[in-house]
Amino acid sequence: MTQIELRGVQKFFGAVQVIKDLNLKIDDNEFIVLLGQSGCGKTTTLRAIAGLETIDGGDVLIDGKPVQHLKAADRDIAMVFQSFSLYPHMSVYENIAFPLRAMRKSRAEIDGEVRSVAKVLQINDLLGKKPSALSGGDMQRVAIGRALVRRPKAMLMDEPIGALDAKLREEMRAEIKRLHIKQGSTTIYVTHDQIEAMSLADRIVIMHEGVLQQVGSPSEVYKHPANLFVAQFVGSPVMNVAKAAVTMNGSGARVTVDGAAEGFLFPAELVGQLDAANAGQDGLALGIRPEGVMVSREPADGYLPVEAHIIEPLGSYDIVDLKVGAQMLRARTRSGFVGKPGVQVFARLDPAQAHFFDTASGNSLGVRL
Ligand SMILES: Nc1ncnc2c1ncn2[C@@H]1O[C@H](COP(=O)(O)OP(=O)(O)OP(=O)(O)O)[C@@H](O)[C@H]1O
Repeated sequence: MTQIELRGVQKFFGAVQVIKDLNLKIDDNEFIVLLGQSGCGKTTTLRAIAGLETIDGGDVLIDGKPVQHLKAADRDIAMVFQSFSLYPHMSVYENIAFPLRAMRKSRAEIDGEVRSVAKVLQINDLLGKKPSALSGGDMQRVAIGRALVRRPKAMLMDEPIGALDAKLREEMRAEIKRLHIKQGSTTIYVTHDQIEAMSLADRIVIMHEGVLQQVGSPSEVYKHPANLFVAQFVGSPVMNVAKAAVTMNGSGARVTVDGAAEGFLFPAELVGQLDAANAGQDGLALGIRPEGVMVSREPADGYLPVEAHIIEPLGSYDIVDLKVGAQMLRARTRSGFVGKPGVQVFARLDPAQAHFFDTASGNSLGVRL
């Protein structure tokens, strides 16, 4: 059982505050991913939990006990870094055995545990080799083995597969997930790759400039982003965001993208919700993912004429840029659906997939159909 909690954690480097009042509770066995751009404070947060970095305010609690005054060695937490950091002169066996020798375990115990970890990671055949004879993926398997072997309270991983090529990264991602399901240990994993975050996490913690933006399951942060930063950080291609005005129009509401002559039809219920959210009816930002922009080749009810610009064929689907007023909205269509750039097609926005944000604060207005 290991729970980790950050309570009002603050960290400065000189005059620069790199962690701002961070509050987070991590449950036993949970796989948490810290996600954000380079420099947002992910690594510093991880190092503060491990005890490799001091904090300037707040508490780090492990199983309810404040540990910020404990040295790293006394926190019983293992860390895996991007650089494999294996001992080059030792065999794989000796690298994995190293933490156990430091714990003064018996020879038989060490042998049993090294072989059991090697089996889980499928590196039994490599035990006699030196790190220089291993591939990048195998080196990282060994580094993970060395971290796991002493059964730490928690595993912290800082971009552990960031240095591997794309194919191997995908393979290792699946392996780390399998390993977590099998071993089940509280894990905190840092990455700037949102696909890695989505595929691994029980919950994703999105950070920006030292400030926590949202914590939620991959599907929550994808479907209900708390603000414009999260909306545009999670999902590929990114969510379309356009300045828009919402007006009542006879039977329904119209959402008019900045510069467009006509608005998209939306249910009236939405306008009521926007009022309730205390938002002005113009100057809002509309957010819609490419899969929420529906395209028709023929005129149809609720569809507005738009011009297709760039078409990106991505194999199983295309991403098509559609000019709507002063904005470009990207739509996801069937492969080859829009013949060529410059043609006129018709577009509709799926109201159930639309998001509205306050332009000034960037916060979601939380209206939903
Ligand atoms: N030892 C240090 N001294 C001074 N500034 C530091 C130190 N370590 C980190 N920083 C700064 O603190 C900020 C947060 O860094 P941190 O490494 O935590 O970010 P990150 O999100 O992990 O980014 P990356 O993915 O690039 O590692 C950055 O602006 C970084 O330059």
